[in-house]
Amino acid sequence: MSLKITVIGTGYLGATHAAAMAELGFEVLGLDVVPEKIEMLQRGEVPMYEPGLEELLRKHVEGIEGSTGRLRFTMDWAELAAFGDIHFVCVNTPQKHGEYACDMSYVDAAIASLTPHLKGPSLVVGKSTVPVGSADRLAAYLAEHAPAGEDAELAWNPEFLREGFAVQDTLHPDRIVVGVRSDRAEKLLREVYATPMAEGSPFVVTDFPTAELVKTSANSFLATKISFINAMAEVCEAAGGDVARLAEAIGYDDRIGKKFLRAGIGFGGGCLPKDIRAFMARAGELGADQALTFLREIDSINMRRRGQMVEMAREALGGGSFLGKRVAVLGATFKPDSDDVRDSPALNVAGQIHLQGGQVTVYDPKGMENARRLFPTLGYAGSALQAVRGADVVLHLTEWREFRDLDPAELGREVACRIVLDGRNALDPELWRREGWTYRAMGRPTA
Ligand SMILES: NC(=O)C1=CN([C@@H]2O[C@H](COP(=O)(O)OP(=O)(O)OC[C@H]3O[C@@H](n4cnc5c(N)ncnc54)[C@H](O)[C@@H]3O)[C@@H](O)[C@H]2O)C=CC1
Ligand SMILES: O=C(O)[C@H]1O[C@H](OP(=O)(O)OP(=O)(O)OC[C@H]2O[C@@H](n3ccc(=O)[nH]c3=O)[C@H](O)[C@@H]2O)[C@H](O)[C@@H](O)[C@@H]1O
Repeated sequence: MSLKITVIGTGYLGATHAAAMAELGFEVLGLDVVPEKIEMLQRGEVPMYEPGLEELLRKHVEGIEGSTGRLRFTMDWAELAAFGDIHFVCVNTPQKHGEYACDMSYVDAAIASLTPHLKGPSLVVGKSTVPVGSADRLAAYLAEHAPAGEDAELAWNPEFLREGFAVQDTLHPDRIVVGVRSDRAEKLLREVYATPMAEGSPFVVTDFPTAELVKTSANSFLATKISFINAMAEVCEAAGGDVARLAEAIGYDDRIGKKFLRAGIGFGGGCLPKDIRAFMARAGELGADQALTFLREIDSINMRRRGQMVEMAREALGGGSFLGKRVAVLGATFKPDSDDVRDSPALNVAGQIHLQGGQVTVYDPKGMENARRLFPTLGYAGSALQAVRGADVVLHLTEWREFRDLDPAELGREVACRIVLDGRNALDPELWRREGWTYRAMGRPTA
């Protein structure tokens, strides 16, 4: 008989994981503590924007015409525990207020809600990104409190999906990593991931601490690559070099590679920034803080980029104050193809300029609702063309395809000044310059 799977926490990670598990052929029950999310998902609507997810969801959610009916949602913990053989924990692990450390309260609450209902054999699988040592602690909690005793077991299976590619990354992962303590747990997880494994995804079996560390070290490595190229951009600016050509040239070396070397206003989102900080905090608790002091520099190079973008805008406007200046901001999300504005560099830059008296108008293809909620005092427009109307400077801060496809001649007729600052090194400088724009990007010559 096929395994039954539950997914606890149906946000960016959990909603995707639930739909993907149904796609792999399992019966799936998802749970969240936010009733509106559960109601939407049960109607086949995704509470956020993630390409391809709504289609996948509608293909499987029970009650939708033509669906397989393999996926449904609940808020009832007893129903969830009774339904599933395997319970994936996908709740949020944000940065604690005022500290670097990870806030584990959501994971702890989810495990505490689930545990009393675990009356038969079951496997609880953590997918959230957690500080190393959490799995040991949670396994001890389960052993002590689950009515099924040792028949309720824990495993750790970190997730590596990228927003914007979440469906593809979940169904065809680069690798699957599992931290397990028994052959039974390994066997069950091999069964869950049999399809991606058959298609070539490597399956790495390890202990709890290594599984947890693979996740935080992978995100630290990615953050390091981005801050490395942004540091090179700073040097290029000082020396008159071109960071885009530099990245291309070093990237031809296979050992370095071309990916994650796009200089600009740096990394944001709900993961990289908080994960490197939580990693530093945890290393400190373990007495290994010296090992990760470099991450402090990675973080500060990254945060500096936002201020540098603000200064670049000030300079482009002739120096001095932003008062009375109209600034158009193209992009609000932390990356394209997502509606996620958590720790978005684009909104941070927009917010800084607004606080300094600039009249800021933001447009984003999918992030407007979330941006408005977070920064209600910024100005917003319904299109790129509207956003740039009367602008003294245009800031390109999230590299949506829609912005790369803009016609600089058409935009040129709307603005007060043809100045575009490319915070993502993603527009074609020649195209804009041809239409009489002053094009500037971070770490590149002014031409
Ligand atoms: N967003 C991403 O691209 C990725 C996220 N991760 C990790 O996955 C975890 C979740 O991240 P996101 O999905 O982005 O967060 P999210 O905030 O979008 O989703 C978390 C969900 O958990 C629910 N929740 C909170 N407490 C709960 C509880 N006690 N019981 C049941 N549900 C509860 C929330 O209502 C929310 O819907 C984090 O640890 C994150 O670091 C890992 C890889 C990729
Ligand atoms: O743990 C997580 O949640 C996820 O975090 C990142 O995924 P994600 O946050 O979706 O986005 P990325 O594509 O990694 O981009 C992160 C940030 O870095 C920026 N970035 C990326 C690449 C680059 O070359 N330059 C650059 O500034 C992006 O604009 C964005 O703000 C990782 O790539 C995923 O593997 C991981 O699972």
